[in-house]
Amino acid sequence: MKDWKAWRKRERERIIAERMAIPSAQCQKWSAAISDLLQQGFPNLRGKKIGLYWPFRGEYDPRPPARDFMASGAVLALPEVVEKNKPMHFREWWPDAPMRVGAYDIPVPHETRCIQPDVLIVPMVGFDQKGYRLGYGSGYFDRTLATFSVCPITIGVAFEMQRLENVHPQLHDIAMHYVITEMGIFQACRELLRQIPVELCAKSNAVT
Ligand SMILES: Nc1nc2c(c(=O)[nH]1)N(C=O)[C@@H](CNc1ccc(C(=O)N[C@@H](CCC(=O)O)C(=O)O)cc1)CN2
Ligand SMILES: Nc1ncnc2c1ncn2[C@@H]1O[C@H](COP(=O)(O)OP(=O)(O)OP(=O)(O)O)[C@@H](O)[C@H]1O
Repeated sequence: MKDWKAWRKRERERIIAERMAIPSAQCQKWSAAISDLLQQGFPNLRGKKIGLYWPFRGEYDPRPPARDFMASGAVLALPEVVEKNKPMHFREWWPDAPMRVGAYDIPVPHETRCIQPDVLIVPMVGFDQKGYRLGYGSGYFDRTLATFSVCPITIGVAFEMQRLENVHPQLHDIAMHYVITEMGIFQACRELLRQIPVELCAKSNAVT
């Protein structure tokens, strides 16, 4: 049998290197498309507690649309790795929040309150046709999701170049509800990602 762990490691390294080499004009164009889709397809995010992330290693930057959601009433939070191989905390964040350098040199809010998000904008290294995610290989997101009393809506964000046929998920891996790329919004439906029109997505994620 193939060593899927070694395969995931190789794919992770390949995708991160390729993502970091995307020319900045290209990256800006794709990122603007993802931000538009997030804002148009998920009007209900304006009233939610949203978990996002501080981008690194060439990840899509979710902070610009998140700031707009915040301006319309959303509460934002960033993940904090508190201990190696343990669930993360989400700490409230706003653009001028006090920050410190956290694990892996990623900035995290300094002693702001911990919240449980109702929606997570999830960074991905890769994703597959069923909506499963390849992360940095430490299982932080899966571990954290497993501790939440109510499963948040998960919106994975990535560029099309991060798409894989099959990430060969492990038993603990949790599939994303939605994936957004520069090409559109995809919803996991009966174990398959299907593209849905932005208007339809907005209808099922309308403000109630
Ligand atoms: N921007 C952003 N913030 C995030 C995440 C993320 O994916 N993106 N995380 C999402 O979980 C958490 C950080 N997760 C990370 C997990 C591992 C490594 C890392 O560098 N790992 C080592 C190898 C680890 C191993 O294989 O044991 C490496 O790549 O050298 C970095 C971040 C919290 N914050
Ligand atoms: N819910 C969980 N409980 C216990 N261990 C877990 C859980 N989720 C993941 N792990 C462990 O974490 C390790 C890495 O998992 P995986 O390869 O799925 O990481 P990843 O999703 O790519 O990374 P990350 O979420 O950090 O970005 C595995 O060894 C796995 O056993």
